[in-house]
Amino acid sequence: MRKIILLGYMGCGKSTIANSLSKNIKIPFVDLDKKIEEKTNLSINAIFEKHGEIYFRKLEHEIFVELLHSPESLIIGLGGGTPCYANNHELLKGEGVVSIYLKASIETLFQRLVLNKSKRPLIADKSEGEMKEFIAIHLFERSFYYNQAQYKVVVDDKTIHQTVVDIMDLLA
Ligand SMILES: Nc1ncnc2c1ncn2[C@@H]1O[C@H](COP(=O)(O)OP(=O)(O)OP(=O)(O)O)[C@@H](O)[C@H]1O
Ligand SMILES: O=C(O)C1=C[C@@H](O)[C@@H](O)[C@H](O)C1
Ligand SMILES: [Mg+2]
Repeated sequence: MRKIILLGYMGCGKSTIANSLSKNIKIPFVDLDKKIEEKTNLSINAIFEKHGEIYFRKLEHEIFVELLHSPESLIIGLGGGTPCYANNHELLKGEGVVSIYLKASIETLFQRLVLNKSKRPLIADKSEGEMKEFIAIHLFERSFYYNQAQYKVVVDDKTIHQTVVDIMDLLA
């Protein structure tokens, strides 16, 4: 069964786009961050605080693999860091997998994240001034992993609908 994976930096729109794509193509959407929260009964913030990032990354890998092995077709929205840990980037090219990098510019990411950073432990304590530089460096470090996706869709200056249509064209 097909697994459609959306990946990219925090705030690129994985959850938003995946929700809309799911309604259009009638394939259920599972958000990896949400799945982790449900399984642990803890928020992502609480997992980082209580157990630390390494524990989170192990759990993230295990639950990602579990979703890939599930018998049904799924749209899977990854966490922003998922492709960059364990061997997760190698799983983006498996059989029955379509992986799509939602590529957003530093400016787009900054504009979106500055409005809503409290639920994202990696940036929650950054000031506006620090955030742009952090995003620029972090995105550069992560680009190698994001570019392992089979397809890339640029999301800057596009409506949710336009991005969803671009993805449906790729899947056709
Ligand atoms: N054209 C657009 N496409 C997608 N999201 C948009 C767009 N315009 C604004 N947004 C907003 O960008 C914000 C970030 O989107 P979203 O939470 O889906 O990102 P994410 O990639 O799932 O982030 P995270 O990795 O932190 O879960 C949301 O508030 C969403 O409403
Ligand atoms: O970019 C990241 O490393 C993260 C992004 C979020 O989706 C969460 O998975 C968590 O906050 C870590
Ligand atoms: Mg999300």
